[in-house]
Amino acid sequence: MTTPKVMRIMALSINTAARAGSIIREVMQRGNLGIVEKEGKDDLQTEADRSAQQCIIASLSRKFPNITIIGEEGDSNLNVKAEWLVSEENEEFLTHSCPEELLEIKEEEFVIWVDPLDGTSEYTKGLLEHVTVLIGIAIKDRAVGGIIYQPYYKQSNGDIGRTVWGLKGLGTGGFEPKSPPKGQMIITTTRSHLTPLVQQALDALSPTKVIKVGGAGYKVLQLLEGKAHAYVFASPGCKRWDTCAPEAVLEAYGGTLTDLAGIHYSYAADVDYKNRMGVLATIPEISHSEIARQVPNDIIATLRA
Ligand SMILES: Nc1ncnc2c1ncn2[C@@H]1O[C@H](COP(=O)(O)O)[C@@H](OP(=O)(O)O)[C@H]1O
Ligand SMILES: [Mg+2]
Ligand SMILES: [Mg+2]
Ligand SMILES: [Mg+2]
Repeated sequence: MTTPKVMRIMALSINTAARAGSIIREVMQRGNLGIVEKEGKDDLQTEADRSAQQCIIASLSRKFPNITIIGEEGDSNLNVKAEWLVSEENEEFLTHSCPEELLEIKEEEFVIWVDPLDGTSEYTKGLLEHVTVLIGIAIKDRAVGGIIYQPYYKQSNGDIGRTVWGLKGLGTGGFEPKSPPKGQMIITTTRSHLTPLVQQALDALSPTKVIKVGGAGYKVLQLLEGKAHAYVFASPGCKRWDTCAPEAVLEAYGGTLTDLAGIHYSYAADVDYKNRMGVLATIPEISHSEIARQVPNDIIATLRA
């Protein structure tokens, strides 16, 4: 029997995300980040963002030429150095069985959303633990699979870097699931893109504590590992590549990630890539719709305008 496409795409993405992570470490070690501003000082790009994206898109498109792959850093030159091309699929992942409902998906039905370096602002400031590589796998318009690679995670055995993955219908791997303390409401939000509206939404939810960290990937890791109950971002600043992989991993775990009104984003290839209606993510123990109801209507109206 041939291996189902979704399993092969996940397995190649796992190895590719790790390779991209090693490129991110190499660029930092060399010390010349090559920072450019994209749409202003709140929107930076470094040599690591550019090179990691080239590695990911060249590797995935070579093996899966019929898949639409959309990366944060725009069109990439796919003539990359041989050492950046990953062709091996992760064997450990391939030991899992494919969920029944995903057995027959054809290459043309996938859309892959790539954020080669999530948490660029934190990367440039040396807050390296916040940095992740995100590869999100959508089928038609839904986020189904995701890889969150953390290049600076320190393993207990001394190894550096870890891969967290999730696939709907199969589950998650690469981390120790944990629930946050009961009777509290700990919210994680942006560290570098705080606005009055972002603050207003936080205030409306009466958190017992707010954790400000960088990156959509790292914020969802806070939910998976029991550091926070919810991720709340009342801003149109995130894009589909920020949320596709985190949404798939969190939902494979039993949580939920939507816009602030509680509606799932579409990850179809032709969507406007801006997450205009903000981000709301919750752990499985929390009623997502209950939190969405607590978001004031005027905040939703402001985002919608
Ligand atoms: N106002 C804004 N302008 C540009 N990017 C924004 C933004 N608000 C959020 N983002 C992007 O969304 C991701 C999570 O943001 P935050 O850390 O503030 O929660 C980051 O991804 P990148 O680092 O991949 O660009 C960040 O750049
Ligand atoms: Mg960016
Ligand atoms: Mg990002
Ligand atoms: Mg990025």
